Amino acid sequence: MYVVVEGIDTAGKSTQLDLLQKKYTDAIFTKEPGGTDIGLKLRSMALNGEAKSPIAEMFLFLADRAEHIEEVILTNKQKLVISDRSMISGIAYASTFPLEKMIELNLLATNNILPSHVILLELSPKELEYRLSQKENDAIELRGIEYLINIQNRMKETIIKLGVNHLFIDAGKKIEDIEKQIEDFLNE
Ligand SMILES: Nc1ncnc2c1ncn2[C@@H]1O[C@H](COP(=O)(O)OP(=O)(O)OP(=O)(O)O)[C@@H](O)[C@H]1O
Ligand SMILES: Cc1cn([C@H]2C[C@H](O)[C@@H](COP(=O)(O)O)O2)c(=O)[nH]c1=O
Repeated sequence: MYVVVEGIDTAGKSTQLDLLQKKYTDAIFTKEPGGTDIGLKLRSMALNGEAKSPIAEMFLFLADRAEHIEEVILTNKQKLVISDRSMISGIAYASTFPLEKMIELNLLATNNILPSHVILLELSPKELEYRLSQKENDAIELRGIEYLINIQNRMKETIIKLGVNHLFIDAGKKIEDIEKQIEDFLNE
């Protein structure tokens, strides 16, 4: 099983992944960007805003993804792998590029491998604004509420277009209620 937890910044992915880690002690927990040695370098370049060109930035994430699929997803295909982000983020955050083109490029990077389960934590603009105000924002978060809500809409569109098995969850619910919804989805 290749499970991905998706959502815009502050949606609550890490919170739920910490809970999953306690429950699924034999699973492989990984992330994009930064799930491999090269990926850690690419992550730092991408998140520090080192690339001035949006095309270069998008290719940093694609390089990270290709390496992650090869090193982590394919080598553990018999196991339960749970990832913090995936190609869904890759397609959605590259919002200056057409969706179809991004799907094509991401399928190239992933060797056509799709997640078996996609969990999307969905935030309201009000809750997003509150959560961003509670932390120091990185280069991507500084793009603001409107940008991130647009990315969230693109994530939903991408998930539907790819036809992957998915669960959309209201990220404003109580942590334990979200945890239960995820557990039920994985046990279906
Ligand atoms: N269901 C929830 N209700 C209220 N607050 C929450 C909930 N889930 C997470 N939070 C809080 O929201 C903040 C962001 O959560 P978290 O770090 O888990 O998000 P994230 O999606 O991993 O963020 P990022 O992508 O920016 O790393 C934290 O302060 C966390 O405690
Ligand atoms: C995979 C991926 C991620 N991003 C963005 C989304 C976030 O702002 C950061 C990652 O930070 P996190 O703390 O690990 O959630 O990078 C992106 O723009 N493109 C991508 O492909």
